Amino acid sequence: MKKELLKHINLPKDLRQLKVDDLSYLAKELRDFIINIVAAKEGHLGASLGVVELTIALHYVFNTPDDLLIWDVGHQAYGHKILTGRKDIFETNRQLNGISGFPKRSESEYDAFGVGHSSTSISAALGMAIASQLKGENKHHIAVIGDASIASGMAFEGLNHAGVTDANLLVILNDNAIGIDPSVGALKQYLTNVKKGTEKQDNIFEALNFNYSGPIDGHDLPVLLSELERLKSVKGPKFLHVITTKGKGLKQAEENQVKYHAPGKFNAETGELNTTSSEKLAPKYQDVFGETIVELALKNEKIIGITPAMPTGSSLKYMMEEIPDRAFDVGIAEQHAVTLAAGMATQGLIPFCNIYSTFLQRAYDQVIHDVALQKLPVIFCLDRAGLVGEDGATHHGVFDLAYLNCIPNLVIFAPKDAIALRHIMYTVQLGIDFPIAIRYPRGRGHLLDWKQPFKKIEIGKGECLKKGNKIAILSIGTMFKAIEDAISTIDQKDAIGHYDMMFVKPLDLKLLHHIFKTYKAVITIEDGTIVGGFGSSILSFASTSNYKQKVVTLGIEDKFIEHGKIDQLRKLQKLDVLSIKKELENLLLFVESS
Ligand SMILES: Cc1ncc(C[n+]2csc(CCOP(=O)(O)OP(=O)(O)O)c2C)c(N)n1
Ligand SMILES: CC(=O)[C@@H](O)[C@H](O)COP(=O)(O)O
Ligand SMILES: [Mg+2]
Repeated sequence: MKKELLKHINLPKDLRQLKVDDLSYLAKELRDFIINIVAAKEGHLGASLGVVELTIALHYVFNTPDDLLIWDVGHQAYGHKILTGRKDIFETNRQLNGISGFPKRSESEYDAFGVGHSSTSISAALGMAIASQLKGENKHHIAVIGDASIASGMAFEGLNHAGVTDANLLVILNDNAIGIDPSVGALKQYLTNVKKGTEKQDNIFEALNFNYSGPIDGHDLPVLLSELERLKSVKGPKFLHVITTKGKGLKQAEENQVKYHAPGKFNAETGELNTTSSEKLAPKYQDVFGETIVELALKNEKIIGITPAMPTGSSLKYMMEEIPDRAFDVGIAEQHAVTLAAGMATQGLIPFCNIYSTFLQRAYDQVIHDVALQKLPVIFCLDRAGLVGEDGATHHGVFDLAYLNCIPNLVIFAPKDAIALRHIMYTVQLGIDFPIAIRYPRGRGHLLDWKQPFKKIEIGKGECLKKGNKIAILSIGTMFKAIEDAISTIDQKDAIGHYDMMFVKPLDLKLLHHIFKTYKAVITIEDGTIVGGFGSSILSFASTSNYKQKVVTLGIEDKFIEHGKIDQLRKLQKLDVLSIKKELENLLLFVESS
């Protein structure tokens, strides 16, 4: 029966006017609303579909925004956004100048905490609960966290602290037994046993002093409502275990939960994915990594693959399928992944630790203390380096060059294309006595014919791609393509030289001296922050070597970059072909007039 309830709901106060019996109709409408918009505009799907009833129940029972509701990661918060004033602009989700795909404090008073990286919700909610206590406020503080996110170290740290407080904190475990890929680890097994009723040990969460209840069916609105209502009057830290189905309500999303985590465009009526064109495309860098590691590992038994919870995203799944005993998904545990790799390296193994650039931020101390300080030959494959697009500020991999640049012993390499990625992977597994970070972007390169025979790359050596006589462009990584295209559109092509420095660290000093002795101006281009990145190393080189040329540094400006298509964001950052062309033309005028 069609009731058109959602139409009349702008804020939770409107929702609270509904009769309990109407909430299941609202759930259906909310699900359809999410499906219709994500089908056309893309975004995260399965997680939000799974918490439709929970979202309605939470806003119905609790007095948001005075009661503080925190969604862990936040990719499941589409229903929350729609019910909290953003229904009419939800179609701008994740688009340039549109709303963010994640809860964000500056976007709404209902977004109690900004999220995107996982496992922060318990600590943040506890912080708020303690603050409320100190201020004498009587509020509820609710953290909704998934089964994959709760297995992360940070979540345990929050639980461990909360359990010795009397803070008014409710942790809701949204247990659907899957992250992006199926959840892993002993905690996953424990939760499965709890659900089956076969867990005989003490309840872990009770042992941590939480008032535990559940597991309950997270799609049963009356059960959810009465349990949340009951918990409102229970004092101290509480833990509610809720069982849901990721993708609930869309057949394909329930059946293929990995694909429908963020499925791209699909048919809202049938649920079928839009068919991709039959045109042969250059491979994704992820697949170059995934296929190459399998190829190398089949010959070199020391090679290990490690991913913290991103086997599909990183394509390490290929190695997990082919060589399962040497490829590990350790769950959302970036810190552990790095130190696990360090431990393996001490024993002569060759760990390829594949982590998204943005998520390695979590394991910074492990990179310094456990790897670099001990000069252990861990190979970091930093996926999603540079601008990632619609995930936005929480996910851009733009800080890595800056945060890695200052770490002694660490070599930093950025392949300009798929062939270079393949060659560096081959080179490092031959044996190195230092750690290395290999950073490459999200998505496809431009080479169809990338499976070239392996070649060894000389560590610390850059390459001249094109000679010139006035301006030298120094680039790093895949930015080279836009530069090549920009040069091809310029009248004075002969004036421009182009160098792929390949290594941000160590810099090829011989090549740099040659460049600074040959050219009148130098321009550096990178898809990372200008502050502290590759360009700043070149500026420092020029200054310490007493070169007086003008050095222009292009890269990501000193601010958080929001969401949008990668092309749009590159344009805004003046890293697109046209902007580079203009920059070169301006610099040519400057050089000629000076
Ligand atoms: C620190 C960090 N590592 C990895 C990710 C990538 N990531 C986003 S969602 C997700 C899975 C979350 O699973 P779960 O907590 O079970 O939530 P569900 O999607 O099942 O609702 C992962 C690994 C992240 N956001 N943050
Ligand atoms: C919510 C989250 O952190 C992930 O789902 C992320 O959006 C994955 O990004 P990719 O699509 O680049 O793998
Ligand atoms: Mg889950």
